[in-house]
Amino acid sequence: MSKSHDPWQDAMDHAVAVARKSGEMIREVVQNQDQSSLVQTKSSAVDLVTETDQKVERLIIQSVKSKFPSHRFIGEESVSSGEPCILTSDPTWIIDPIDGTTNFVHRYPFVGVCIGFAVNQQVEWGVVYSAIEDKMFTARRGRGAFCNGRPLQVSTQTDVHRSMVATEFGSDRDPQVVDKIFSSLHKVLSLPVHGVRGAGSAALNMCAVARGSVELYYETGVHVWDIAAASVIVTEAGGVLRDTTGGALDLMSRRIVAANNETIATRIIAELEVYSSERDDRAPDCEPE
Ligand SMILES: Nc1ncnc2c1ncn2[C@@H]1O[C@H](CO)[C@@H](O)[C@H]1OP(=O)(O)O
Ligand SMILES: [Mg+2]
Ligand SMILES: [Mg+2]
Repeated sequence: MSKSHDPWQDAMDHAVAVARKSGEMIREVVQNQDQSSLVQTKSSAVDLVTETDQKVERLIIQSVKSKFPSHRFIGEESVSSGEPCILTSDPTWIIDPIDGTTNFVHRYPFVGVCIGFAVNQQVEWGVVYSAIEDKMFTARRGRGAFCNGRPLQVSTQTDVHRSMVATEFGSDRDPQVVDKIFSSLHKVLSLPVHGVRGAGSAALNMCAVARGSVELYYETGVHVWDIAAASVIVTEAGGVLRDTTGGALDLMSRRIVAANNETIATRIIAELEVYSSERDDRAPDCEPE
C-alpha cells in the first residue's frame, strides 16, 4: 500500500496532531491543578470523570467534525451522556480522551489519549498518546507500529514462566467480580510468571505488549474506546488479540487478551475466569429495568 493511495492517511495525521494538543492540555492540568476535589463518578464509586476528560473529547470531536463532516464518532464521554455506542460500517472515530482518569486524578504518570478509526468495522489505524511520558504510539493497518517514529516489535518469548503479564483491577467492586479477578490473578501468578503489572490504562498496557515490555495483557470490563486504537498497535507490532474465552476479539464484548504470540496467549487464557459485563453495543431499548 503506497502512502499516496491511502485514503485514510489524512485522518490519521489529523489524529496525531489533535492527540498531541490534547496531551498538552492534560499535562497543563496535571502540572497546575489539583483534580482530587473536582472528580465525579460514573458507573461506580471508583469510575471517575473530570472536566478535562469532557473538554478533551469535545476538542477532538469538534476538530474532526470540521475536517471530516461525514464521519461518525464513538466517544467515552459522549456515550456516557446518552449518545449511541454502535459501530456501523461508516468511517468511525473511536475516542477515549483520557484512558487512565484515576491515574490522572492521582498524578500517577500513565494516561493515554486514544483515537482509533474503523471502517467496515475494521480498525484501520490507531493513535495512543502517553501524555506525561510524551510517547506517541501509532499504527496503520499493514504498515507497522511505531513509538515516536521508531518501529515496535512484540517480545519473542514463548516460555510462560519467563513472561511478564499486565492486568487491571477495573472499576467494578461487586464482590463476585472481585473474586473472579483474584482467582485469575492467583492462577496466573502461581504458574509462575516473572511478574504482574498494571499501568492503570488499558491502552498503555496494550502498548506495553506492542513494545515487548510485557508478554500479555488481559482484562474483563474494558470498553471499545479503551482498546480500539491500541488493538491495531498490538497487531502491527506482531502481536495477537483474543477474547478471554480464547475466541476472536470482539471490540464490543468488554473482554480482551493482547499477547506477543499464540503460545503465550493460549497458556494464559487456560488460567482465566470467563465472565461477562454488559456489551457496549447493547440496544438501549432492551435494557433490563
Ligand atoms: N478505578 C479504576 N481503576 C482502573 N481502571 C478504571 C477505573 N475506572 C475506570 N477504569 C477504566 O477501565 C479501563 C480498564 O481498566 C481503564 O483503562 C480505565 O479507563 P478510563 O480511565 O478511560 O475510564
Ligand atoms: Mg479508558
Ligand atoms: Mg477515559
